[in-house]
Amino acid sequence: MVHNKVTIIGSGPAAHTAAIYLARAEMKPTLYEGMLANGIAAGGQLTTTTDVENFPGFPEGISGTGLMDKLREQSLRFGTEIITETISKVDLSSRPFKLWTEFNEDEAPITTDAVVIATGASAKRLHLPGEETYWQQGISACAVCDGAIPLFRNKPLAVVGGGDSACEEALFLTKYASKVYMIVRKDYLRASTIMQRRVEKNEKLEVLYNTVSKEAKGDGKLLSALTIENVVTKEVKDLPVSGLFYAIGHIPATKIFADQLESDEDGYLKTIPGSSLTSIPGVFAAGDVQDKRYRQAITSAGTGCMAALDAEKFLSENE
Ligand SMILES: Cc1cc2nc3c(=O)[nH]c(=O)nc-3n(C[C@H](O)[C@H](O)[C@H](O)COP(=O)(O)OP(=O)(O)OC[C@H]3O[C@@H](n4cnc5c(N)ncnc54)[C@H](O)[C@@H]3O)c2cc1C
Repeated sequence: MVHNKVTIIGSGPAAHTAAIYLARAEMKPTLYEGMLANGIAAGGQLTTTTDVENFPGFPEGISGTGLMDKLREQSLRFGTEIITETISKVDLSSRPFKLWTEFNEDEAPITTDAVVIATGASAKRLHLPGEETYWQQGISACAVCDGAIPLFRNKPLAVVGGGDSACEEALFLTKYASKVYMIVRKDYLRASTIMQRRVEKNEKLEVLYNTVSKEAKGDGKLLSALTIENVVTKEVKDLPVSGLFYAIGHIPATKIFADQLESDEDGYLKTIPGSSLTSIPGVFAAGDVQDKRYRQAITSAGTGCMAALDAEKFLSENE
């Protein structure tokens, strides 16, 4: 039977930061990085992007995969054991906790004294025709991450969604874009009143109500238009835009913890504010799996550090 002192589940900035701290503290962490867990390669969401320009320490920017390779290397340097398997089942009802890897659910479990959950989240997509071609070539799911890049400067852009985050993203993009269209399916915004007022007041913003996206179009390399349909008039037209930002929510990777750990109405793991402590002592959460507000690599790394320090304290107090 395999027993790990502390197990990290995940492979994004939160998981590797936790691994670096725990390994340096001689806690001998074992990290399960996933085998295309939730359809994303080991390394997490940053493996699906091109350049990362806002992670401190890289004045010239760094590619998403380049950054994740460096974090992985740093985890290994201090002795983290990295296993390229997905954790598919957990039993957190008593200590030691029990974990199973994918395709081995009927075998003896891996046991562990503490767990850091850093399984991340994934942005919801519309899966439009043309989306695969123009993903990261005009289509993005993160305005804060990508809005400032030259591709979008002084160009017309579209944001899909009608909630608070969609309004926030659209307002943010008006700093760079020549014009921002909000594509809203309903005939109203779901956002708070204050957000709606800000949207209405911004001269660069135009809300297209009763509108759905149909197709992403371009020259095969870069996005240049979004086909939209007015669901009331049935009018279909091409909106010339160089950028399309999805702001329709994220799905936290928490399915395997459902009914075992407290989560909010959207499935994000709940942590005690200001800590990484979940509803079960010895189980810690870090990164996007517990954060629906900031969702950045640096905040994930920060909470990964918190989880490592919290886990280390827990282990030393329960030895
Ligand atoms: C296209 C795009 C561009 C972005 N650009 C930027 C940017 O420029 N700057 C920035 O700061 N942020 C950016 N972000 C946001 C950033 O990527 C996330 O905030 C960050 O990656 C979250 O880190 P995380 O550690 O929580 O986990 P994630 O990056 O979400 O990674 C978690 C990973 O763990 C693995 N995993 C999941 N479940 C299991 C399991 N059961 N067993 C084993 N492994 C598992 C999977 O590989 C999963 O992807 C971008 C996001 C996207 C989608």
